[in-house]
Amino acid sequence: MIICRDTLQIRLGPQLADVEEIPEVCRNEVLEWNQQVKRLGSILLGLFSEGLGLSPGKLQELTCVDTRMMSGHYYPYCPQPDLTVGLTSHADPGVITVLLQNQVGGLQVKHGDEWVDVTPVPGALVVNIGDILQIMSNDEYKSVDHRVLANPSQEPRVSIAVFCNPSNHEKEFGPFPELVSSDKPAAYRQFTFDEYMRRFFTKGLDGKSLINYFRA
Ligand SMILES: O=C(O)CCC(=O)C(=O)O
Ligand SMILES: [Fe+2]
Repeated sequence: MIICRDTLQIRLGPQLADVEEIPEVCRNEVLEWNQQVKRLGSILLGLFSEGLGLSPGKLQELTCVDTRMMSGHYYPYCPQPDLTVGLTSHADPGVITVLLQNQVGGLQVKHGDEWVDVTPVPGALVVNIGDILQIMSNDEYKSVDHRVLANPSQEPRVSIAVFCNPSNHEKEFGPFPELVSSDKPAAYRQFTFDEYMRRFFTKGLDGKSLINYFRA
């Protein structure tokens, strides 16, 4: 299947990609956005930690906003949108994703058996919970399957996703012990982030299947 999309990937953290390799046309904007996402990501992780009844610094101490990868997606006009997609169905693997989209639309999330449009709201960001946050939360938070339809409009769709992940790859991740009890046993085993990402890159994008490898 031909996918109607171009993607520019840039590593933002823990070490920024070589600045010379960031296209000059968007270099300053990427550097500024990195600062803003880092700040917002820290605030969000504080809230997500508190929502689990943990100390506000918990997710951040686990380096959860330190590795940041940016994907700048460009979905051009597609003359036969019903024959292809922009981005196939998947759940983001990481902790959280901060997503900025222009006004064109096409992003959908799966709710039960239905695909629901995530209509762009000017000035609003979409924040996805990723699989590893679902695992750490022992299923209190849920990652969501999403996809992007091929773009039928003459105007290109542009979106900027920043994936926030742990930078500590040797540490073991799994459900927080505070969230495990005899009533609610650990739904997942422990694993390192390295093992996790190896699985992600070998399985391809096919919905929420990654998380199943790590079920207890
Ligand atoms: O383009 C979008 O709105 C979604 C992008 C996305 O889901 C991803 O890069 O993981
Ligand atoms: Fe995604």
